[in-house]
Amino acid sequence: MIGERGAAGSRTPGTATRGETVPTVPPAETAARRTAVDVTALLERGRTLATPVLRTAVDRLAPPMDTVAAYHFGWIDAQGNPTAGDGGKAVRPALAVLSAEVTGAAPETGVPGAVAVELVHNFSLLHDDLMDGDEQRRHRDTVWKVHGPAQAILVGDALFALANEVLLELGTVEAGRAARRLTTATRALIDGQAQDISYEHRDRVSVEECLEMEGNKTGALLACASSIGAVLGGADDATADALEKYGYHLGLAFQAVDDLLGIWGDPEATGKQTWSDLRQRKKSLPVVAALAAEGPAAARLGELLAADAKSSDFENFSEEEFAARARLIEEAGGRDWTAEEARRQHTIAIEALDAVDMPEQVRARFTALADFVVVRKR
Ligand SMILES: CC(C)=CCC/C(C)=C/CC/C(C)=C/COP(=O)(O)OP(=O)(O)O
Repeated sequence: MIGERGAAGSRTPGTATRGETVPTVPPAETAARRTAVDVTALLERGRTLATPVLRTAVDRLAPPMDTVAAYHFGWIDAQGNPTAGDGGKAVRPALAVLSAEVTGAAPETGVPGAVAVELVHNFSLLHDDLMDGDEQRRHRDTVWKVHGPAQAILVGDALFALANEVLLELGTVEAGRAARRLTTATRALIDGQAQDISYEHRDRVSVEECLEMEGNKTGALLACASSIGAVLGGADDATADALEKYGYHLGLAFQAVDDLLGIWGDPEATGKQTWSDLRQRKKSLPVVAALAAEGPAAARLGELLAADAKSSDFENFSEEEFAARARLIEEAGGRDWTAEEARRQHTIAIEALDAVDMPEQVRARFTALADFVVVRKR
């Protein structure tokens, strides 16, 4: 097991103090470790180092998959014209190249890992959009919408294969270790997706089940991103495991914030539809925390969601009907509880760094990336 699980029962949903919805202030207990870090520059460094290698890898795909993938990454528009589109926040490449620096290696050492993780991440997004029927991603129509479901499946599969190719063609012992960790993380990611989808059809999901699912679906790949550069730089297993623990809890914080944005996020910022997770009947953290609470709002929410599951008219629900469900989730305490959970996971992540000997500037950068994940709005 990578991280600390359980203990959810001791943090009873519905009892959180009312506060920020999406946390906007990094938790005070980690403030002392913070020095000025330009997170935008850190994200840009990961993107700049990874993108040329990513593009070369994507160019290997047979037409039309190369073009479809280029559209997904935001390099061209739906007509094939070059764009400076939104290729995502590039959190994983930033973590991967930073983790190489833990070993004293140059950030470039982490680039094949950054590219491999980003390929797996994007494979999962392509398939996820198709499974969820999502029509918008990164402010553009999704690949299945523009190029059809078959291309979304094929390009997703191809990106997954490319990820392993990019690592294994290095031919080193370290690359073999990195590929093994990435493959294990990918299997956890798929497990998490299967759990997530199965929960959509259940009336009740416990907070513990939701956290386990989110640890698989999001924590495992962020754990891999946070350690893969160090593995390529020759880090021992204990160091890689400690960095994985940081990334796993960072992933849980990331997903908690994602769950908040999936209900209350600004579509202009997230690039997704309003109430996107409610439209999918997702049993995300705010929902399961609200359902686990006591009181009239939780009870009414339970009744409504049970009726929705059987409703033949769900697809035609109005904005107001989704807004009413969001209000009940908030009244039952699901919104505040999830924001608090994001802060709690953020703290565990940063404390995990204590087990690793690394330059203080590198530690400050990991801390700053964790802060960014918690306060992000997209
Ligand atoms: C096998 C399968 C289909 C798995 C799907 C798993 C899945 C979709 C997990 C969600 C992970 C997540 C929070 C993505 C957004 O990342 P981000 O906000 O960093 O995205 P960005 O790259 O657009 O910034």
